[in-house]
Amino acid sequence: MIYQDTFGFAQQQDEQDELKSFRDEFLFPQHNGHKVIYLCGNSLGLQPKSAGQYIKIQLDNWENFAVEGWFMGDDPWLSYHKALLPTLSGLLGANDREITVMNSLTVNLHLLMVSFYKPTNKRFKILMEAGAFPSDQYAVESQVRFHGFNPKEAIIEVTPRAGEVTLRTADIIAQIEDNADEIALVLFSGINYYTGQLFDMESIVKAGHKAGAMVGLDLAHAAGNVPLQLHNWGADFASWCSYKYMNSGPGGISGAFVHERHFANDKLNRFAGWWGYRRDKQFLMQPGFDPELGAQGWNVSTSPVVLMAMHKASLDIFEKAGGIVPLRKKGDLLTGYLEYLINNINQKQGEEVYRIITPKDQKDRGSQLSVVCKRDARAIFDYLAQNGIIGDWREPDVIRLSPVPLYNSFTDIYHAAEGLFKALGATNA
Ligand SMILES: Cc1ncc(COP(=O)(O)O)c(C=O)c1O
Ligand SMILES: Nc1c(O)cccc1C(=O)C[C@H](N)C(=O)O
Repeated sequence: MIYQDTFGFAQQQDEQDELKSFRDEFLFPQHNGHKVIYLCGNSLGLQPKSAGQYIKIQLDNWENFAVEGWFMGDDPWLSYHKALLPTLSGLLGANDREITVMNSLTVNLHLLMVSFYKPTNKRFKILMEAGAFPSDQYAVESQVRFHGFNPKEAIIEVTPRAGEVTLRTADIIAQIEDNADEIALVLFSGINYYTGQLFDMESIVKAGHKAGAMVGLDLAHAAGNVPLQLHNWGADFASWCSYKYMNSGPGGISGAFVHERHFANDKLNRFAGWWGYRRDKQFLMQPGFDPELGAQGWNVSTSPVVLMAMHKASLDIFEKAGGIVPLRKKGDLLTGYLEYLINNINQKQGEEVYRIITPKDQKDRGSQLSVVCKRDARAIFDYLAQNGIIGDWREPDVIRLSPVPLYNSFTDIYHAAEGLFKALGATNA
């Protein structure tokens, strides 16, 4: 698309946008009587208007059926999760059996590492990206220690080249190959939370497997944001959260993927609970864990129905919107427009006051742009917030802005860029 730096252009794009009606399906915080410019779906997606109704139905079932709600009503709680799987598996590129909904992301990473990180004295290392989200770092360190290894020796972090911020696929692969005999697990994010870089997951999985390692993916910033093909790429496992691009509420239910090639492997460790038991025999209460076939065999505890209801409210919107492909198309246009307007500001200023560290190439990013503010970064962020433009702040000087195709418009992006421009004058940056 050829972008233009005028409000009229943004309005015209909104009029032509085939997905424009979905904006009305979400609730926006207000600022001076108007919707805020919300560019923070990379942290917490907006609430679907329907979420309250979806929850209310389950509260009514609880009121009317009480314990029998597990078996009665239009959507008995025992099988409620099944209604989520078709849309989720489409977003993740998996078959329904490879997907389950459970717990929160970090908990799931631990449960999956119990199964897929099986270090030996020779092959005990975990390779991950440097600067992964801290929770992933803590999880990996504690897993390594749990097995009696020293994180300093067992964790290999792939770092950007000197003077670069993002990683080159060739460097990731080279580091996997260089340590091929010692790596037990490659654990990479799909999109790095800080830079917004979308990794070449297919190549990473291939290289990890060639080295004889398991490969797991943290899709916190990728799920519901970019198209994924977990099954075809052959990832061993993955997890994600539903509260970012999947708009399923703060602390919303997470999910896990296990590739079907592992279903028949009864040698995998797993931390079991009755919610992972064979569904047809769960209530026979027999001794001896007999897992449900597929990813659901990794469930441990009773599924939180209210969280699943919030998840369903949002997934139904994805379904109506036609899934991830049209959404990514609009997401790319919005993100490209924001990039264009920020570059225009820099041009007008005669210097790069806002440095975008997210890759320029669409294939290497999703909806997030991470912007380093060269001067008065915190004051600029505060100015934006005071003027109803919501991104988020990451130390020491990064503002993350995420145009989400389901609810953001081109005029949102125009106003955000206008805010970035005015902030320079207001803060004397
Ligand atoms: C990449 C990544 N991993 C882990 C987490 C933590 O997830 P949770 O608090 O749901 O375990 C987040 C976000 O908070 C994240 O972005
Ligand atoms: N999960 C979060 C939370 O419980 C509180 C505040 C923020 C979050 C986030 O999701 C942060 C997010 N993962 C990030 O990329 O920074």
